[in-house]
Amino acid sequence: MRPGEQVLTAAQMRAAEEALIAHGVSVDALMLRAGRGAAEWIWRVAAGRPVTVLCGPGNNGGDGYVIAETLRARGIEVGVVAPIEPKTDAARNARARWQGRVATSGDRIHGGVLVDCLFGSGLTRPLSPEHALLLAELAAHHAFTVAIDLPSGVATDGGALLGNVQRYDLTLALGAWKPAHFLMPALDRIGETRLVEIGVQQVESAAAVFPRPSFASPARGAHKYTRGLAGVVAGAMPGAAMLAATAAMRGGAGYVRLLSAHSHPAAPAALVVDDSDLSSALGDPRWSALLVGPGLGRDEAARERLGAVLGAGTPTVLDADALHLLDDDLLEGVDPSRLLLTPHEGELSRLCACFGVTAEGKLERARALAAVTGLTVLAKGPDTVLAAADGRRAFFPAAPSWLASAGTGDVLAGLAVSRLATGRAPFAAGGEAVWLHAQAAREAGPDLTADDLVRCLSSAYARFL
Ligand SMILES: NC(=O)C1=CN([C@@H]2O[C@H](COP(=O)(O)OP(=O)(O)OC[C@H]3O[C@@H](n4cnc5c(N)ncnc54)[C@H](O)[C@@H]3O)[C@@H](O)[C@H]2O)[C@@H](O)CC1
Ligand SMILES: [K+]
Repeated sequence: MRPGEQVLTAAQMRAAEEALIAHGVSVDALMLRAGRGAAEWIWRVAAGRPVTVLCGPGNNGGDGYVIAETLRARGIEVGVVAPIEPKTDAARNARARWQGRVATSGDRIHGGVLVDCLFGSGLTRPLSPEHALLLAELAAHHAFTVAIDLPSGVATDGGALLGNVQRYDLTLALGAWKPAHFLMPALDRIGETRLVEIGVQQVESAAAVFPRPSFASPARGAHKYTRGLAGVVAGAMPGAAMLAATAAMRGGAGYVRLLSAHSHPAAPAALVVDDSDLSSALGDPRWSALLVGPGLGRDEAARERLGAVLGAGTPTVLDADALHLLDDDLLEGVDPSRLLLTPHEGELSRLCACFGVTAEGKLERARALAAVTGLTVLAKGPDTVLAAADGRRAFFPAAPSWLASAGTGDVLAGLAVSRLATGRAPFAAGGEAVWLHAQAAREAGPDLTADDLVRCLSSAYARFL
């Protein structure tokens, strides 16, 4: 993992800062790096407009004084508002280097760009009503708002909002990404994001942004089985499995079969529909991966089909109805390291209740569920997170919100089984599926349907070659 890909909690960020200090870098030097790096971006977006910097008492405020002085020295008209005096040595030193005046209230202050340096990763409680009002009024009187590290009022580790937090145009993460840059509801407030590097080293067992995948064309001597045979197991409602299967055909696997007792007159010619008895179909030793859940149903017959799939010993994606049926009994004797679960919020809650996970917050729940069960968990949604039993956790760049549409989850599950069939491990398969899915959504454009997504998978795939 490159240092720029790691996602650090507030405590990990403090430890990383201390490690740098132990190597001889002073806090003041770090603050200069952070503030000057942030000022570069602000200088660009300000494009000559006046800038107001709101400074708090901690080192986030300290960054603000550095930003203010850097921009002033470059000829920008800068005003500083500081409702509280600096409380750390580094912030006091930064304030002493600021050559302009400091206002204590925001009265009659208007400008082009507001830079929020009130609180960063040191926020421990909701903003006082006075601070919240000051921030809201300043934001209303500026055309463009920038949050330094995090919008003031956002909880660094879980992405919760400690009070009213307005929407920013840009958030500049300092030193490393934080979980709040990827998790709802904070994700809905931070606007565009950029990372300002300050030389933070790799932190052991840190979460990461799942790296952009890089696919290869099939080997010259490849044939359909060496590329992977993926099976999509249908159930009561055939449409969802069919959608997943058509997506799986475009996700890298060489051969996709739909195991379904229904007739599928609209199936593409290249999709083999196998209506034989499920246990005999599953007896084929060539299966590379299976998907079960979309349209499966939740009755006893569905449970039997799920049991048969789990008993096949093949790498498997479990989605939708399979996630409502899954329990300890079904997992008895099954190697969980082969399984990838793709729950949405409701399914994640159901699984946590079933397996005794009491953690709070999406990341922590996914992590705990994976740790307790040994399964790989892809908790999908506007803030998708991926967690493996060995503790790996990954976040993803924000995907288009147009994905909030029926059937897009089936497409994701189809992509995941396809990646799994190519030989990828569950964690890698899940992460690559999320990237493909988001790229296809970008190509499909606004107001997309799940069928549009499938149509765009080929061009999306090409972006990763
Ligand atoms: N950790 C690092 O490596 C670096 C951190 N930097 C900056 O330092 C920030 C973290 O600095 P701090 O830990 O000083 O934290 P903050 O600047 O977020 O502020 C913490 C201070 O505010 C108080 N406080 C917390 N919540 C409050 C509330 N609701 N109302 C009033 N006071 C409140 C705390 O008691 C503490 O005094 C980062 O967000 C980043 O901007 C950068 O300067 C560069 C390097
Ligand atoms: K801030």
